[in-house]
Amino acid sequence: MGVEVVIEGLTKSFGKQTIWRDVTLTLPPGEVSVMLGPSGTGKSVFLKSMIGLLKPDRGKCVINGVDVVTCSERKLYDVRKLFGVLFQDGALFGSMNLYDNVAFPLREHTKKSETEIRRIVLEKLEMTGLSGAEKKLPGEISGGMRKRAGLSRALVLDPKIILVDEPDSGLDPVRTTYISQLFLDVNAQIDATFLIVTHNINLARTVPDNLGMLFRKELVMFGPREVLLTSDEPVVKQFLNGRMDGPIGMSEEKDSATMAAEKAMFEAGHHAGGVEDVTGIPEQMQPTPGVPERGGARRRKDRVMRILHTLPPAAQEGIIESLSPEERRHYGVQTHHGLTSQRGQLPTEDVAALPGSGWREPRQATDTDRLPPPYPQQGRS
Ligand SMILES: Nc1ncnc2c1ncn2[C@@H]1O[C@H](COP(=O)(O)OP(=O)(O)OP(=O)(O)O)[C@@H](O)[C@H]1O
Repeated sequence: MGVEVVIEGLTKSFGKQTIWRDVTLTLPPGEVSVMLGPSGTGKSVFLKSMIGLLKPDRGKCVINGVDVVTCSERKLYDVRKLFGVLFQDGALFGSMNLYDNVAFPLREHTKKSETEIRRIVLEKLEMTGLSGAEKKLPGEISGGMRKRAGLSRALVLDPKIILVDEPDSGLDPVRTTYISQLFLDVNAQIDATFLIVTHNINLARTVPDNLGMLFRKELVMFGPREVLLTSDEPVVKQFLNGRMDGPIGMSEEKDSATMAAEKAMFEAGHHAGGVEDVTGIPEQMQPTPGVPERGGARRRKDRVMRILHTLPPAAQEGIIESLSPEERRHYGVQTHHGLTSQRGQLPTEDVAALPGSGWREPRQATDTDRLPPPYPQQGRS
């Protein structure tokens, strides 16, 4: 199973420039989380801080009992082995073919034989739909294939936490959905904790279990996806809808005078961008049929039902509506139409009375589990 990441009061500046302050959140083990935020709000800095490539000024980032902010270099080296990182362009070595690129961490960090390395590399290339492309150079393949090769490489050391920086950069919307599907399939197979940083609203709305947003040097919110997707925060609504109308400006947040001037302009009829009102909670993407059930999604359901009464009413309603009739019986809740108009939490009788157990553990992935390749094996994407 993936590991939990507990972040408390994390603060990072470069000289006098504060990037973000007092960021507190927990990435639950094996769940998929997405961090949104306008450009320049420090999402990449956040990822780099988690793996100790950048040193936060204060706060904690605790992984398996080790605080990466204050631990020794030796401990940091050990903790880093838990991570697989997928950078924007795959960060492949241009002069090495895909096979050698993917084999690289195994040759650098393990004493495995070339036979064993071959088995692992071919397995990871197959997982990401790249079987047959071993001899290609990064310059000979498309951006989508490079990302998948980067993901193969991130997987070879059996990571427990996978960090992904803007997986959609340079990809068309369809290929972005394919790579999103791949993340969910990989998550189902290895149960690693995922944190994906992106601007892509489709991905943010349909892929993760948890959603967060950085803005104004702070974490605006982080929690079950239903909370952000039903939020009335102006910055969240503006971001989800991709409009000019709101607190996010051209290169930074707007001051109140600019806000007022622009508001008047939009009220006078100027198009604020965006073609439709993006609202509500779309259904979450699932692993490809034939891929094991996601352990993280099942645990998340139990976890969210435990904290249901602490969530805003619209999020509670969305969560309950997403449950199957069997799950509603299991958690002892009923649909409760009209909840959005209520203030405060659900009536206590509607909140889960959680039985201690009863859910079957999802089957663990085995060597015999084979992903139906979501990609043409050698096609360009
Ligand atoms: N090593 C560094 N030294 C000084 N400033 C830095 C450094 N790395 C990042 N920054 C600054 O930190 C801020 C946040 O950068 P970051 O790349 O994390 O933003 P981001 O949210 O990932 O943006 P984008 O969505 O455009 O990729 C920027 O102002 C950037 O210039």
